[in-house]
Amino acid sequence: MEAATAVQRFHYSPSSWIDWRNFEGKPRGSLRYSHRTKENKRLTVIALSHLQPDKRSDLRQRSVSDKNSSALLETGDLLHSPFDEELRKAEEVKPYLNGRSMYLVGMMGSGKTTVGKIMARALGYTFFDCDTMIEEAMNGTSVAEIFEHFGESVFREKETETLKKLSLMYHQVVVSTGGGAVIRPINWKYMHKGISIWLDVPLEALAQRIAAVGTNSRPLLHDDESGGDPYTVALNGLSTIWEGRGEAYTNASARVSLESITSKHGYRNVSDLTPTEIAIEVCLRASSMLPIHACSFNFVSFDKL
Ligand SMILES: Nc1ncnc2c1ncn2[C@@H]1O[C@H](COP(=O)(O)OP(=O)(O)OP(=O)(O)O)[C@@H](O)[C@H]1O
Ligand SMILES: O=C(O)C1=C[C@@H](O)[C@@H](O)[C@H](O)C1
Repeated sequence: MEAATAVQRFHYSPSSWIDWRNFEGKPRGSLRYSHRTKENKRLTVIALSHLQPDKRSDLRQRSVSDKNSSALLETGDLLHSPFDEELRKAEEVKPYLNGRSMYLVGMMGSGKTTVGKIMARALGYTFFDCDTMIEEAMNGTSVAEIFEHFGESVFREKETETLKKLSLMYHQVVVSTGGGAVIRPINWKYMHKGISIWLDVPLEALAQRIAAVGTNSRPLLHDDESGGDPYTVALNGLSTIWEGRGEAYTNASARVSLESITSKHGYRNVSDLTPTEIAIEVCLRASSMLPIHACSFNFVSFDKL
């Protein structure tokens, strides 16, 4: 039998990880993985965009390897793993969303990008990161450089333009918005074209995440000259930002509190939650807000329910 058409079981140990150098990458969407089996037959696997190589190896490792099991790989098909099984809970809400886009809002570091990619995968939606779109529109200038060379107001203009474009031109998208997208009322006009979900993460957990990767890419946390440790610097900066805009996040159609999910799962700390668990909760929360009758209309106005 042709190996290319055979369904094969691929065993990985909990500690192993597919070597990403074997992937011929596209910037977004699927990746094609080629691998020679012991029998020297070629096995080709399509992996989803969430499994793109990026610097978050800790999360990748956890997502796929934390359940000790085998993965069924089928040529030309999706990668089926225990991770996908878990995601089916999120996938089931898709019919109820009726193609509505999802806008994730939340403080910087709240996981909008990480969780948004997983949601997009589960729903078969396209994922967009607002900050990245702005950088691309500015010929690759980073957010930090835009703030430095052009000022925050130029960045905010671009942010509004980007949200406008996303809301008017696309549906079935998951958008990771910038942490400050909530401060301009006009942005809500665009985000309320879809379902906006606020990822509410305690500031201490945010400070831990941000301290772990540094504040270089986060211009609003740069100015601290106290000489404190990275966690304290991040926490102080986040607290100041929160005072100015905490209220604005409540404009979102729904709030997903990581503290609530933590206790629902019987965990002790917010940091025990996996991004997948959070993504599932966001999808369930979004669909639970939809009145049943609204599901029979395509793209009914979805201003705050
Ligand atoms: N559930 C989680 N548990 C632990 N770390 C996480 C989790 N979600 C995200 N992170 C980590 O937190 C950091 C910020 O995540 P991410 O970039 O997804 O946040 P964001 O909300 O998109 O941030 P920003 O608004 O600054 O773009 C990353 O280093 C990411 O790996
Ligand atoms: O919280 C904020 O205001 C920001 C968050 C980031 O996502 C970027 O949009 C930018 O650094 C501003």
